[in-house]
Formats: sequence, C-alpha cells, structure tokens
Amino acid sequence: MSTPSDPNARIKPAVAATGLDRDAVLATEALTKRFGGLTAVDSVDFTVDEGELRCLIGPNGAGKSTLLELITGQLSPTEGSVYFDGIDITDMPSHERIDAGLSVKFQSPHIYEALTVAQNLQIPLQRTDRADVDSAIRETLAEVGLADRAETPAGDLSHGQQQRLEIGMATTLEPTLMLLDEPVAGMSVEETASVAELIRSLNDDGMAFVVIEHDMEFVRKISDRVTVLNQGAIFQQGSIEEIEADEDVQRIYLGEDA
Ligand SMILES: Nc1ncnc2c1ncn2[C@@H]1O[C@H](COP(=O)(O)OP(=O)(O)OP(=O)(O)O)[C@@H](O)[C@H]1O
Repeated sequence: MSTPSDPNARIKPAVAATGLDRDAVLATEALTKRFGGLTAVDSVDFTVDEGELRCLIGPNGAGKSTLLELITGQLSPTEGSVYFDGIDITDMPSHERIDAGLSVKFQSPHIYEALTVAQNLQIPLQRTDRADVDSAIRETLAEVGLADRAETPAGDLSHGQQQRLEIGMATTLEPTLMLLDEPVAGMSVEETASVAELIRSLNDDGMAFVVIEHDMEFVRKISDRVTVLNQGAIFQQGSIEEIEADEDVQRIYLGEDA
C-alpha cells in the first residue's frame, strides 16, 4: 500500500484532476516557495470559488502559513503564479491586493490597544473613499457583536472580542475574499462559537474565506470544503466528512506524533 512518504502517492486522482480555473476568486498555479534547501510550498494548485468557505488544515510545518503569505504577497514565490478574480497578482504589492479585495487576518492580533473599538474600525476605512464612515462603523460593530463596546479601549477587550474586532476591521473593506490564520487559537468554547457564527454569517452574505485552523471541532462547524496540506503539497480535498474518514489523512496526523 502507498504511504504519504511516497512522493508519487501524495496526490490522489481526485485532487490531481482538479484543473486550474483562473476565473475562480483565487487560484494558485504551481506555486512554490523554497527556503534554502527546504521546499515549504511545493507546486500547489489551489482554487477557491466565489463565495466559498474553505478550511486549510495539515500537520505542523505542512506549509499552510507560507501558502497564505504567498497569497497575500508577504512572501514572493520561488516559482508559480497567484490569480485573484481572474487577474495575475503574483507581482502585485500586498497593499494593492488589499485594495483589490483580498483581506487577511493573521494569527496574532494587529489592533491598536490604546484606541477605542470604534477608532480601530475607522483605521482601515481611511483606505477607502466611503463617505458613510459612521454608519459603516455602526454596521460593523453590530456584525461583530461589539455594539456596546464602541468606546472601550481595544486593550480592555477579551481575547475573543479582540479577534472579532480584527475580523471586523478587515470586513469594513468589504473584501471578496478573507484569509484567516487560526482565528480561534487560544479561545474559550463560547468565544470559538461566536467567531464561527460571525464567519458563517459573513459567508452567507457572499464573502469567500480561506481559514487555516487546527481546531477540527471549529472546522466542522464552518467548512464547506477542506483542503489538507502535507509536506508543502495538497494531500487531499473534500467535504469535512470525507476528510475525517480518510485513512491517509489520519495517518499523516498520527505520523506527526509518532
Ligand atoms: N522564513 C522562513 N525561513 C525558513 N524556513 C521557513 C520560514 N518560514 C517557514 N519555514 C519552514 O517552512 C515549513 C512550513 O512552515 P509553515 O509555517 O508554512 O507551516 P504551517 O503548516 O503553517 O505550520 P504550523 O501549523 O505549525 O503553523 C516549515 O518547515 C518551516 O520551518
């Protein structure tokens, strides 16, 4: 039987048959990142459709964060291309990608603790020409469940509230696609449930998501489709039920602890 350590067996036919669709919201083509002799992302074709909510999972060191940073432009690929909304953005600077509708929330909070919640929400809006700043802030406060904390310094919020604030800061830009790196790491069960509800509701309104997450309970709550990355390559894709039942996927996770 083939094993994940056999490079020829890493991609199953169902994945290999997935062609590049440059008209999808996001498509990477043979995307590769090497750090010296280490190939962190290895010729990845990753496609996300309009309005989709995709979770990206995989063992530690699989290349998830590196893939995300290649998509946002924080890192430049060694080889390959990134397409967003049908446009080749491989050489586009990060800030232009944000303006084009590609928002990101990294793992650690990027909020201004001394400013109030409302002031934090105002910052990304300065990038836009929206005239209705006050109503945009009010709408976002309600959306992220912080309407009663508008005047609270962001540093006084709980960890879960800070994460929701930062998701709110990204949504004020009305992105087509939001990338989230471990949005519920370190959260309580209640906080996790509220972030799941927020992501689902934004997705119901049409926002596409790529969510990197280790918490499978959370992935089960939110995800339409799951992509499993292993050793820098796409290992498997499918519904959460298919992924959880996949013995090869179970094996790569077990291998991590072996
Ligand atoms: N700047 C860098 N320089 C050298 N190696 C790096 C760098 N960034 C990541 N790597 C390596 O690339 C590989 C993939 O790392 P990455 O952080 O993308 O994995 P990950 O799937 O996000 O892991 P985790 O779930 O632990 O966050 C790892 O072996 C990591 O050590």
